[in-house]
Amino acid sequence: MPVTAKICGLSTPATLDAALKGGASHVGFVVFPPSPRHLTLDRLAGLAAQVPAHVRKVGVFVDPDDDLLAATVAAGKLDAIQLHKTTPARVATLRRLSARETWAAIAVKTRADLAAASAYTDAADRLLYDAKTPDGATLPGGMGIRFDWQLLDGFRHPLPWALSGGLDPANVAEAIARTRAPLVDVSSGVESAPGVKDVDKITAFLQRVSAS
Ligand SMILES: O=C(O)c1ccccc1N[C@@H]1O[C@H](COP(=O)(O)O)[C@@H](O)[C@H]1O
Repeated sequence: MPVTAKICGLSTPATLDAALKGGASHVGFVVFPPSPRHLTLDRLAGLAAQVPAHVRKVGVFVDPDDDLLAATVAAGKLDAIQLHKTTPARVATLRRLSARETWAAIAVKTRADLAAASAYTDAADRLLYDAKTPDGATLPGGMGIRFDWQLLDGFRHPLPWALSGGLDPANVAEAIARTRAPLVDVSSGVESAPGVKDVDKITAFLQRVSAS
């Protein structure tokens, strides 16, 4: 199976276009006001209208309430929701309410952190292994932090999964070779500054993925 890629935190038509032209399977839109990638629902709707049906639109949330989730799914005509810092019970509820493919982020720093994955087996459709950000950090993701990929060695994934956290054009081929990730997800690694996506980096990242 070819490896697929999600370009996350897109916020302009030009960088979204680069992701689409480069062959991204998924594009991610962040709805979390502390993030430099946060989108209003109006901007989300405008960008989402640019995405062809074969590319999956993923909304990225941090433990959203029911109303925010519903309004965002509707505005962006989202195909999937990605939930950070959200308990398994709440993930199950949001999956039912949204009726969308649901990703649960697992924050990883040590092998013990992977134990959290099994609790999402009946709650989510996919696990996203992401690097744990420092205590007190504003964001639970999107900080370009990577975890030790060796931690995934021999791990029995209870669900389909994806790899994120500190990926970039220079390391993604190694990440795929090391972990056999079926799907990779990047945000900061294709930016020139926090929240500012770079067309050339997006293109380079997707080229490396398709060559893997
Ligand atoms: O990107 C953000 O601002 C963000 C905010 C809140 C939750 C998650 C966020 N991003 C996700 O973090 C991972 C890894 O990002 P990076 O490549 O290390 O910068 C990715 O899945 C983003 O979707």
